[in-house]
Amino acid sequence: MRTIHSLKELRTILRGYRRQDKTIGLVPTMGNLHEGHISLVRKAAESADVVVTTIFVNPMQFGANEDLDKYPRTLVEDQEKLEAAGNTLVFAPPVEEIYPEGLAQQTKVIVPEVSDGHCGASRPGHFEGVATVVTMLFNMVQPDLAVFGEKDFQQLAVIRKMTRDLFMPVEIIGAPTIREDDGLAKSSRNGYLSAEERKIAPVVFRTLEATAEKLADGRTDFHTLEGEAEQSLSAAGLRPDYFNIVNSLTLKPASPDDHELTILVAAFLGTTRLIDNLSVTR
Ligand SMILES: Nc1ncnc2c1ncn2[C@@H]1O[C@H](COP(=O)(O)OP(=O)(O)OP(=O)(O)O)[C@@H](O)[C@H]1O
Ligand SMILES: CC(C)(CO)[C@@H](O)C(=O)[O-]
Ligand code: BAL
Repeated sequence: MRTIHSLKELRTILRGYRRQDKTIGLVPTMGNLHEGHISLVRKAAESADVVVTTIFVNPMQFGANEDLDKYPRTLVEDQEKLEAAGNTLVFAPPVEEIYPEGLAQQTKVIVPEVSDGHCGASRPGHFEGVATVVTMLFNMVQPDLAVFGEKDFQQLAVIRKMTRDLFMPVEIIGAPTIREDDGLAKSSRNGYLSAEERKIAPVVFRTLEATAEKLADGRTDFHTLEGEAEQSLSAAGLRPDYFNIVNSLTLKPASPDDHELTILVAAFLGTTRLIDNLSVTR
């Protein structure tokens, strides 16, 4: 497995693979890899000859008061995990390689509607930053397929729409959320939690499960369910950002005759913002 940092090198190596008719799978990440990321690499390797994992903490998707500076950067450990998972190539560019003219000068990609609520409402400009950098990575790597986690449910919906609307020739594959034994979704940001907070954190998934059960029983009083769930989160010591029951495809508020529902949650535990989701078919 090779790790490279320049676009020039990336293009040269990928040209070689294409000449050999090898299919290319892309796994975009921000690094500090855990089993969730590794499951994406394995999934990409099932369908592509070559897997390119990118590690780039994208400044454009962070708000001014967010954790860009303290986001964990652990390239050496990440490389070891990727090598063991059968990854082919790691592309870990410095910021200047991706945004040579700076963020203010950068052409951007906006994905309307699906970017608007939930995390898009709480993190203005976030999905613009995600859509822009993912477009750039698609253009740099020109993959046949790209794998994204369902843990970031809205992000996956944004990328699916963007790919469809802009006729990008990339197959988008979603991969299920990998969890700790107590249900907490694996996330790089879990590393910010204190030991005390880590004990509380699984309540996020337990609240999702409790609400999913009520939805599966046929409940349609969505606002009541959302309110009850927010109360459970608050009672456990979290500060809910949102808890929304939505149509799984549009991400708009659920209506009683929807069959595919998804519960989206974001909540602060201390200063750490946790997100998770759970889908229900009924
Ligand atoms: N627990 C998980 N299971 C499956 N996929 C995951 C999981 N966590 C992250 N991913 C996916 O890995 C890719 C890279 O995500 P990212 O590097 O932001 O990881 P993260 O752990 O979610 O970090 P953060 O804490 O910043 O949200 C995304 O497609 C994301 O959905
Ligand atoms: C897709 C992504 C790598 C774009 O920076 C990021 O949003 C992430 O890690 O989910
Ligand atoms: N996993 C999504 C990347 C972010 O929170 O910025």
